[in-house]
Amino acid sequence: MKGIVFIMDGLGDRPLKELNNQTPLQAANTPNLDKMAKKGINGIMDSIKPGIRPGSDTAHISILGYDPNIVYTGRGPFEACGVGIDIFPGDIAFRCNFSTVNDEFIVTDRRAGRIRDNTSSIISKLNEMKIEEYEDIEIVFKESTGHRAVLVLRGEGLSDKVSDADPKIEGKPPKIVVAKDDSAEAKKTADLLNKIVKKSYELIKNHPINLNRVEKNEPPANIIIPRGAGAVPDVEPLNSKYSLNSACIAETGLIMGIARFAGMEIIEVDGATGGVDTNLDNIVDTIMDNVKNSDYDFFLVNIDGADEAGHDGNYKEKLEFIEKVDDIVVSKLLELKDTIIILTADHSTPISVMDHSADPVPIMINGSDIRVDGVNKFNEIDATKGGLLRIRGSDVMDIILDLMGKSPKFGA
Ligand SMILES: O=C(O)[C@H](O)COP(=O)(O)O
Ligand SMILES: [Mg+2]
Repeated sequence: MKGIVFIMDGLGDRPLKELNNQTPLQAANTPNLDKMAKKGINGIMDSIKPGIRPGSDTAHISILGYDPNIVYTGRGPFEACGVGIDIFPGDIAFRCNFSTVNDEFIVTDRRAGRIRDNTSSIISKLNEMKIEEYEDIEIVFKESTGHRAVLVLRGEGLSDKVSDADPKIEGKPPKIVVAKDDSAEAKKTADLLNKIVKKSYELIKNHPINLNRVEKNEPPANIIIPRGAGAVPDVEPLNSKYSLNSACIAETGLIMGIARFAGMEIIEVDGATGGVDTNLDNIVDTIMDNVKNSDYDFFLVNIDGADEAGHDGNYKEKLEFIEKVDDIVVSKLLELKDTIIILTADHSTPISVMDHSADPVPIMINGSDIRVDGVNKFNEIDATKGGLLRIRGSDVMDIILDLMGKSPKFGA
């Protein structure tokens, strides 16, 4: 028996007036998701606990059975690991955005128009960066999916106890980074980071890729804005924790990084953009091929498009993306035999909030020998009537392992 935890990132939502007071998932035409709900057991899930607004990072850590309060040191190292940078003790890693600032140094687009192409050539320029007072510190940038990038600082006397430069909204300048404790290390790291943000603008504002973007009326990726400082986390390998042979099929560096830290194999997919334009055919072919033909017995799958549409406040894109996933991906998942599938989200990204909320997400389980309940539609509202009731992310691994016949008996 194989197992799949399939996460539609940011899927959960709230009722919208534009959709007759339905959520995008309710309003979408999803015959395959509904078929799965009808054949399965349904419920709602708080990926951490009720009322806690999770990041995708802490939510996935929790769903994989780790306590984010212990394992999570910050988003940076997971993003870095996901783009293939090894993080060592002493290193401090950050998630960065390619953003756009105007001549007054005000952020006019936190995602530089969701830039997709040529960020590696901007990164090459950034990697020439030297900061005079800190020449002993190695500064490493690497691009990730879309507008996302990573910064790693390597050298003596650094700390992850520093605040974010990301103002989180447009119309403000990048935030001045401050030390979160009194240590000389935190003060040094904050000062260095402030200099890196300024220097990034000097280095890349006139990069040919950006001059070209300006010419085409696209927001230039003319600054790097870091957030989510973190030192190397200590993660027990998932395979030894649960006696599994596990793999991850994901689109974004963050999820791949969490999986890599958990010792999972990463299976990359051509054409996976992390957006609503992603190549769903390639994603589902990769899932089907590996579930049927590989030795992996457990898969974490993450597709990110619904979350991006949620952050952009675009209900049409979210609804259409859900319908595409239903048609291209879920239709095929229904064909799988001898496989337990848990399909859910890591958190809600309501259109009206344009960020994550603590609203619980729908969750359903499919496979043979499931106690089918009376729910026959997959959405946030119908799911509340299902047999799973309300669970937490930290319950997911225990439930799937049990249904896969892999759960050790507690007691004699
Ligand atoms: O898409 C992501 O990486 C995050 O979930 C949202 O981050 P952003 O607001 O920086 O795009
Ligand atoms: Mg997410």
